[in-house]
Amino acid sequence: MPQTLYEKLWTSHAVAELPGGETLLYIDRHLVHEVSSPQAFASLRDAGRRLRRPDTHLAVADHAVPTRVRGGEIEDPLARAQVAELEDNARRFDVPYRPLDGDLQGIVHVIGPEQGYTLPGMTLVCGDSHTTTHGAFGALAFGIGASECGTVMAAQCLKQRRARTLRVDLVGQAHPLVTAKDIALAVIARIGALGASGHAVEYAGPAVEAMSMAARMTLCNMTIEAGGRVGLVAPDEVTFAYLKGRPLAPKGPRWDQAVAYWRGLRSDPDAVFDRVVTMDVSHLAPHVSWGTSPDEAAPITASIPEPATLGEDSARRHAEKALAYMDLRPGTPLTDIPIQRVFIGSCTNGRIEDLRAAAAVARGRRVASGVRAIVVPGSTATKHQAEAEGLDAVFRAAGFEWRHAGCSMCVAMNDDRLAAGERCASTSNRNFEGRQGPGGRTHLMSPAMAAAAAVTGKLTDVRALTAMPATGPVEEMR
Ligand SMILES: CC(C)[C@H](C(=O)O)[C@@H](O)C(=O)O
Ligand code: SF4
Repeated sequence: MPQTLYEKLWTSHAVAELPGGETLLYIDRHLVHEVSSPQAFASLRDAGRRLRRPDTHLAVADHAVPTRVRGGEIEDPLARAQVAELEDNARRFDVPYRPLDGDLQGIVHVIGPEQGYTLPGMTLVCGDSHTTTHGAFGALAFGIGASECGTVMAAQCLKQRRARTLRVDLVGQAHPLVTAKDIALAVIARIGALGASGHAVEYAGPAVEAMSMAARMTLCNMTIEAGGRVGLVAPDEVTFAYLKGRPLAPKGPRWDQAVAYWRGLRSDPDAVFDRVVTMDVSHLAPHVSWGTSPDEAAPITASIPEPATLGEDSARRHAEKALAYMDLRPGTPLTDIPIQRVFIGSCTNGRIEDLRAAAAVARGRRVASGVRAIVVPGSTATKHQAEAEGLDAVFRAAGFEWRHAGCSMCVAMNDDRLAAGERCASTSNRNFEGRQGPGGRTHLMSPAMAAAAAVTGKLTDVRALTAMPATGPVEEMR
């Protein structure tokens, strides 16, 4: 019987079929952060339990951490307590921990892949919805609730219901400035914010095969914004080249054995999916969101839609409310929308490739007056890499603030947040009301598009901007 990649990963981890139709799955890896783990550790403490396999977990503080200064005492008392609690729990339960002021700190979904902790064929969970990111490696990765984190810690297993399967075929060749983020926004706009709910999504086709690991991670990261439980890309040479030599990846003969196994991790040619969606990316324009749900997005060449044209009543009502919150009027060209803030970072778009793409636009240009733009690397290693490449200098010369790694203004759990009424061009993944600060307004887009918005002060088609020469200050004038 031909199998999809999802089915292969599922059956290779099934420990038992349970009476209620659920499966007991073995969990290989568990990422732990300061916001969703305290309850799980407390439940273990209360029950006097240890972790079944402490070495399979990896803990790091990312959500609440300050990005202006690193080292020394954290100013904010809540963040200080959260980080201290995580450190204490890691020590007490023997969980590998990446200290906040160390070189290996960063957003869970950035450091897992970067350190070779995320590997093809594994099950990987985290008390965090964007765990779908790791599916880019052909791992069965999904977010779980706080109490499930405790179950995984104690039992290394989890009860799960099998999802339906959806293959998203991406065909054609995208414009070089049309990225995985634009494709993700276009897919979500097409299928809806609940369009993939109950499904494990596998991305396939020539446009996916052509993507870097960073791009595949962006795509899988956004799967949850379409309601998908899992995002997957079959591992291939791009995957193996990315992983080879990473600190936690297998070495020597074990590497060869692993690659031989990983090569089998792909959907059989005649495997049947419950649904298939095909999108040709050849003529896709860069996308931006205009509303307060990730599916309220459109090509930058378009205008704010008239809610009445949106079909279903629920979509119309949501759009009306969204436009009121966003203070936008139907018919306004997207490129006429001014912004005051820019956030480049997050587990969606805070990797080195993302920073390079933004820096390429920022180079020789200047952040528009009245705009505040911050660049927050997804990990400390990414920050160091960017500095080695001189990207920090490019950003600083252009008037961007260069920060330490963390979730930052993606979720505003630290002090990086929008003031009420401020409008932000953001490379993050959620544009919900108040997501980046109470009353703040978020427009989701790619790093290159966010950099373009920073230098023009409004939503901008980066393809048009970069067709003109940069005339602003060059790096040497720093
Ligand atoms: C705080 C955390 C549990 C949350 C998540 O589950 O995703 C956050 O990372 C987010 O992006 O909203
Ligand atoms: S960067 Fe944003 S989306 Fe990613 S884990 Fe942090 S808060 Fe969640």
